Amino acid sequence: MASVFGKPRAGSGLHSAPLEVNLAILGRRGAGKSALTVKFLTKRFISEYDPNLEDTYSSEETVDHQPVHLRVMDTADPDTPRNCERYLNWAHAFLVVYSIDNRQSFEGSSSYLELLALHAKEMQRGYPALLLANKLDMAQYRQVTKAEGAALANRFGCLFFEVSACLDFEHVQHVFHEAVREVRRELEKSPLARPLFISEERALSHQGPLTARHGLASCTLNTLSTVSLKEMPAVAQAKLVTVKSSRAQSKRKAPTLTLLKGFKIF
Ligand SMILES: Nc1nc2c(ncn2[C@@H]2O[C@H](COP(=O)(O)OP(=O)(O)OP(=O)(O)O)[C@@H](O)[C@H]2O)c(=O)[nH]1
Repeated sequence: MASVFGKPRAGSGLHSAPLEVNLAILGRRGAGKSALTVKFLTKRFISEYDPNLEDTYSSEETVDHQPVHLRVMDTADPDTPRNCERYLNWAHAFLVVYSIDNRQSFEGSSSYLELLALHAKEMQRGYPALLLANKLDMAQYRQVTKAEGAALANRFGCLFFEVSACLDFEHVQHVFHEAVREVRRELEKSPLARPLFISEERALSHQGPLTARHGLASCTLNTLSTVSLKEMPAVAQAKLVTVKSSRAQSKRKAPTLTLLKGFKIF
C-alpha cells in the first residue's frame, strides 16, 4: 500500500491517520493573503487586518475522504521576500497571491515564484506552488489580465486560479484543497521528501546566498546547511490558533471564540 508521511494512505477513509500538510501563503502586502486565509477558515470576509501579524493556523480538513491536519502560515513579508527560511523550511506547498487590480503585486508574485523555483532546485525536489489571482470581484479595476496570470503560472509549472476572498467560500476552499492534493501528488512521486525533517548536514552554503544570485532582499538559503527540526526558525510573532472546525464556527453551533489576525470572531 502506498503511504503518505509513513502512514497508511487514504481510501480507507475515516480511520486513516491524518495527512499533515503545512501551507504558506505568500505575496505582496495587500494582495489578500489574510482575507483568503480567514475566508477559508471561517467562511467570512473581514475587511481589515493587522498587516504586521504573521500567524499560523491549524484546521482539520477532509480532502477526498482523507483526514488532513492542515496548518496555514499567513506570512507578512514587508515588501519583498524576507527571512524566507521560516517558510521555505516549513511548508510542503505554497499559495502565491497577487491582486488583479494591482500590477505591482503581480510582479511581486513573480519574485516569489522565482524564489520557490530556486529553493526547489537547491533542495532537488518539487514544492507545489499555486498562483492565486485575488480580488476577482474587482474586475472593473483589473490591471492584470487572466491570460497574464495563466502565462506566469505556466512558466513556473503551477496551477492557477482567479479567486475572491469576498465571494463564494467553496471556490476558496477548493483552492486550499487543491494545494493539499498537490502535496499528495508530490509525495507519491518522492515519498521520502519531507521539508520538516531535514536533519543531515547539507553543503549548500558554498552556492552562496539566494540574494546574491537572485536580488531578493535578506533572503538567504545558506542557513539550510545546518538546519534540523529542533533548529527550525521560529515563526515571527506567530500565535498558533487551532480552528476546530470552520464549518461548525460558521453555523455557530458552539460559542467559539477564536483570535484571527487580531480580530475576535464569534
Ligand atoms: N474587494 C476585495 N478586497 C479584498 C479581497 N481580499 C482582500 N481584500 C482587501 O484588500 C486589503 C488587503 O487584504 P489583506 O488580506 O490584509 O492582504 P494581505 O496580503 O494579508 O496584506 P498584508 O497583511 O499587508 O501582508 C484589505 O482591505 C482587504 O479587505 C477580495 O477578494 N476582494
